[in-house]
Amino acid sequence: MVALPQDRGTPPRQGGWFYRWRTAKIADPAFQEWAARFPLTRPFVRKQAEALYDLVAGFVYSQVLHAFVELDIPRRLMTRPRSADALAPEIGLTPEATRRLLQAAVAIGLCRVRHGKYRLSQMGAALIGAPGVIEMIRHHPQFYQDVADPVALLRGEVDTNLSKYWGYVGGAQTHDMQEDIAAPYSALMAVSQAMVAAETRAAYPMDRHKVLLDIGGGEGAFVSAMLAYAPDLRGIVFDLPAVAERATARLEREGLSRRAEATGGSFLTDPIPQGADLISLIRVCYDHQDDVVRALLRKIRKALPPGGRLLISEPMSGGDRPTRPGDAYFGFYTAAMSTGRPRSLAEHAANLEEAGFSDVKAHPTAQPFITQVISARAD
Ligand SMILES: C[S@@+](CC[C@H](N)C(=O)[O-])C[C@H]1O[C@@H](n2cnc3c(N)ncnc32)[C@H](O)[C@@H]1O
Repeated sequence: MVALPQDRGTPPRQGGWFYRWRTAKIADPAFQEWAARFPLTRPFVRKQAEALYDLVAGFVYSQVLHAFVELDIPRRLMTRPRSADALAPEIGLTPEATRRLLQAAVAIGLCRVRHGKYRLSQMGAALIGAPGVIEMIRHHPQFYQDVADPVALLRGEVDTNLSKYWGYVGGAQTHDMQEDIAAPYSALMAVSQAMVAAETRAAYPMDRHKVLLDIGGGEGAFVSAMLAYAPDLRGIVFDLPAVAERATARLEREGLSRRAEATGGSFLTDPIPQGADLISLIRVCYDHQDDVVRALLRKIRKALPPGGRLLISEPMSGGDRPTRPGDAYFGFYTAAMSTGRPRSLAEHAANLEEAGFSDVKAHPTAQPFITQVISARAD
């Protein structure tokens, strides 16, 4: 547990003559050319230029990754290195197109090549053990279309795919959401939940609690993972009726019906189940606007017994130290959903304190780009 970092507000003024001089100098093509050749500045300039090039080309790298996954290359290279000619007939591409893809995959670190044979790199092999990542990559074409005109997206002028994919956006289709809307997003969440559950469990000791209520708990993957870890824990999943039905089926399939149940309802309009001493919001807050989150936190505080705890686990903004996953990826993802935003630890803490929670603590995770964890006590 660590003290919460505070967003430090506006950084000290860094304008002034030095900033103007430095910016003008770096922007000057003649200076750039000189700095790229001068031995003392050359390595620094090269690093900067490469980083800029990576940003320029990043969308192509993502599409290489997409083709790599879509054509199931990780599994095809899993047992032995293959040449492009050998792989081509299996994936329905010409040898030339296969080589083009594999060369690109080597360039971005997914493969290695030796004597014309391609093998998985460590990163390429890691994909096989991360089905959640593979499903996110497969889901990305919808997001990709939504960000095709990023300025229009930021202006709110795009009728986005993601606002329809996540059928509950804006409080729409809560009680009456149909199975065909609930199923795809619930399945995607369930398959990507393993990584979040592992990080959350390692960061926060679940086994000191008796009953866990997971609000917006999807198909129950998080509750199921926590029950496997804490044998005396009981669980309740609360989600929209169409999703809660899927959770009931999953808990039954996993033989957990005696220790866990799922209840359907909307946290916007319905009371939340009573009796839990730990309530979790896993990847829920960033889907919603501030007023919805604040009302939900107040509701949760009233539902908890004195001393009960609330746990929030989700990717977060870095505040005044923005992060790629929190601020770039989820900043734009939630823009495409047309609801919510990633919040920093300090913003979560402020919301929790405003809702009457105390003892607000951050629990560091090993992989904060997957999730960050914060807990608070109801008094
Ligand atoms: C991004 S998903 C996260 C699911 C799960 N917690 C996880 O991490 O895998 C958000 C969940 O909140 C649920 N949800 C959205 N609005 C809700 C509401 N008004 N009442 C109850 N659940 C809601 C959705 O159905 C969905 O399962």
